[in-house]
Amino acid sequence: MSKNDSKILLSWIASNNDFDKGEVKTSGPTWQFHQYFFTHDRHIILSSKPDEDIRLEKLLNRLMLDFPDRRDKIEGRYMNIPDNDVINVFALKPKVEALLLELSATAKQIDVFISPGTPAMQVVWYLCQSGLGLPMRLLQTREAKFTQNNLPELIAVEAEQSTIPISVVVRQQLNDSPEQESDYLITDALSPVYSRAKRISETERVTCLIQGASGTGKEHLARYIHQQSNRVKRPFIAVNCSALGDSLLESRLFGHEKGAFTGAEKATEGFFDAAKGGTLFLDEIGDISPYMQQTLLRVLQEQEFTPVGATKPRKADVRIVAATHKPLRQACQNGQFRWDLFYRLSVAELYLPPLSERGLPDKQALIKHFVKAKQKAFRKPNPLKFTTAAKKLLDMYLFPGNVRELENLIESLYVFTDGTVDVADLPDWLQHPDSPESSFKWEFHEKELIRRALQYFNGNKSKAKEALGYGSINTLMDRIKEYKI
Ligand SMILES: Nc1ncnc2c1ncn2[C@@H]1O[C@H](COP(=O)(O)OP(=O)(O)OP(=O)(O)O)[C@@H](O)[C@H]1O
Repeated sequence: MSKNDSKILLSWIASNNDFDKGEVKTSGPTWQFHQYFFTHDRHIILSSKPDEDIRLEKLLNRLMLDFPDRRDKIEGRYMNIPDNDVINVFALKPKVEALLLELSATAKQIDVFISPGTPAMQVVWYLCQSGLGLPMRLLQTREAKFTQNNLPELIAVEAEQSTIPISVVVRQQLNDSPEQESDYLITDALSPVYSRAKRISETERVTCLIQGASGTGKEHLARYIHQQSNRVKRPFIAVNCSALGDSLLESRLFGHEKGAFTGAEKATEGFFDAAKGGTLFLDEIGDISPYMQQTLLRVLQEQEFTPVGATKPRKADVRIVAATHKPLRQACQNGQFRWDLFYRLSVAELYLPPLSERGLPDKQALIKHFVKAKQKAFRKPNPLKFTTAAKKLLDMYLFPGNVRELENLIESLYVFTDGTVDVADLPDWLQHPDSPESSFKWEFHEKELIRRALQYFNGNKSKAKEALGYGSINTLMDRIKEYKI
């Protein structure tokens, strides 16, 4: 059987229902699925833990013991989702999407057994099925006691099928719900960036490259450009290039003809067509392969693209806004990214600084903004309040995950507090400056300084060593290794 023919089964471990007093239950959903319905080439059982989930290991062992012919087919996958997030659709979705996209590169069919897992996990399966446009089936089982023949039954759940991609990996701004001006908080530190963006938006079709660390608001800024431009009535489509392999990315961007490859049962339009007249946001552009770099360069030069399997090119009418968290110039210098594509993309360049460089008033303004925005979103009668001690910790914290981390924090405080936030309500790493992840620790700052010095000197270690004041290059090398920079 070729890799492309594989039929994959995915499911979360049912931490309670698959076990009884810590031992695997043969009446649990996962064991039962194997007993009655498993016809797959591979079963990936997901655990939300970062690693060493003893329950997952026990379940895998038991399944391999009871169904020995499936030993090579059953595997576990650790998804590393913080405990608070297993009930958070927004936190779960990107991780599940990335997994599905990874698997879709080789799988012909992805079946998801949706019964095990939290309600949020089930919602995410639905959203992914309707949003990603992958060959996915959602399966549920009906227990034997509820069926006519006293045997468990398999039911395929039909979630609403939509041709409009709505996922985080591929998002479309619907024209009837345009973003509000108030969604964009333009703080003092961001003001120069946003005024440049406004000028770019007023210039028809100029290509733009946004650089900045993860969570600094690159996509947000791209939407702003779209929103301010005269393309606003047309779609904004965002594609995460790093989540897709070459062939999938190519067929998603340019579309494909019927029969262009195995499984291409009908002609499908790509994002260049779907975003016609609008804006295409290519996120993580620094991660695309040399082949895709060359293909994209041709499209930008000729303003035309050819769907996979087609002979005639089509006119491209999109504004491209690309983004990356990688220093792209350095990637060009190292030969990993083409200079010619870099210059085509960076006709206008924008840089979003990390939160730690934006100053305290900016951070405070963002906190205020999200407190208000999330109060509205969660329909809370009152805005969050912070005790003086909690406020002080927030002021000191550097938010290495940038605006996204700050926004997620405010969201979770609305969910997990009753409206007043004290020190004890803040995450551990904020409360305990000694925890390994804490930005209060010297190591955190040292790592950040090394990272910036290397970036500034384009990776030149001896210049970075001088600037950082290390006695020898070996000290710098040791730190780089220790901090996994
Ligand atoms: N100026 C801003 N005003 C309001 N919200 C913002 C602003 N900047 C960023 N955000 C919010 O912060 C979150 C992260 O922003 P965004 O997804 O644009 O970051 P990013 O740099 O594209 O991240 P990544 O590189 O990880 O994809 C989003 O929810 C976004 O709405």
